[in-house]
Amino acid sequence: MPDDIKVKICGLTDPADVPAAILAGASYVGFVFFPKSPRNLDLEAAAFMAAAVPEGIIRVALTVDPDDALLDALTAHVQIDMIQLHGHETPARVTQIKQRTGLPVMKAVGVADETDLTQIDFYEKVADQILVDAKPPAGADRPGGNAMAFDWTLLSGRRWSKPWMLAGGLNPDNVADAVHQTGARQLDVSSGVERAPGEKDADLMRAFIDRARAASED
Ligand SMILES: O=C(O)c1ccccc1N[C@@H]1O[C@H](COP(=O)(O)O)[C@@H](O)[C@H]1O
Repeated sequence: MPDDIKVKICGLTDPADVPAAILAGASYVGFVFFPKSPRNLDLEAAAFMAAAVPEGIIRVALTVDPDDALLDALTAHVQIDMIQLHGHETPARVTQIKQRTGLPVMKAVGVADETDLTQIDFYEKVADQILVDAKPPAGADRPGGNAMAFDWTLLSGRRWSKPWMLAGGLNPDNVADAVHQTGARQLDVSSGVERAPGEKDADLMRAFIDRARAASED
């Protein structure tokens, strides 16, 4: 279905996660390149897993303020279709990264209150997609993947010129509310479909996507 809700399952760490995510109905799969994350992958593991992803499913490389060496290594060794930027990349750096890699870029924007949404106005001019995530708590080890949601009512009535995904603390129990409150047509989940940090759970992935689809049809 062309306007079916799309789900990104992020932070796959085990080769068995790939078929499990696909069978569950994922449209995107994410591989994390951030050493402080329990989902971090080396290039070899990521290349192996990315090669097993069927055509039509978008393989996303999640990076945080990547330098050119990492970008070059990623594009040389791993079959990826999109770069996710989850750090403090400026709009100018987003443009450079698009040009250097030749890949579409999804820029994450952290939201805690209404003022944070103004960032999206800058990034929607340069990024291909926007990822609207919870702003990490001060002192957090990582800028995302913290199982933390934000106030979804901040998004009500908001429209942007680029496709966007909702992220942050989503799980099978709250995904229906998230879809109803925000109208999101794309969702990104990591912690909420894990049995332990960095360990995806096939039943949780399936429950998440089934409930997201059901909610989008209400
Ligand atoms: O998942 C990680 O470890 C991670 C590390 C660094 C930056 C982002 C990360 N994850 C992304 O964060 C959001 C929300 O995740 P969660 O569902 O709340 O766990 C999502 O976009 C992940 O891709």
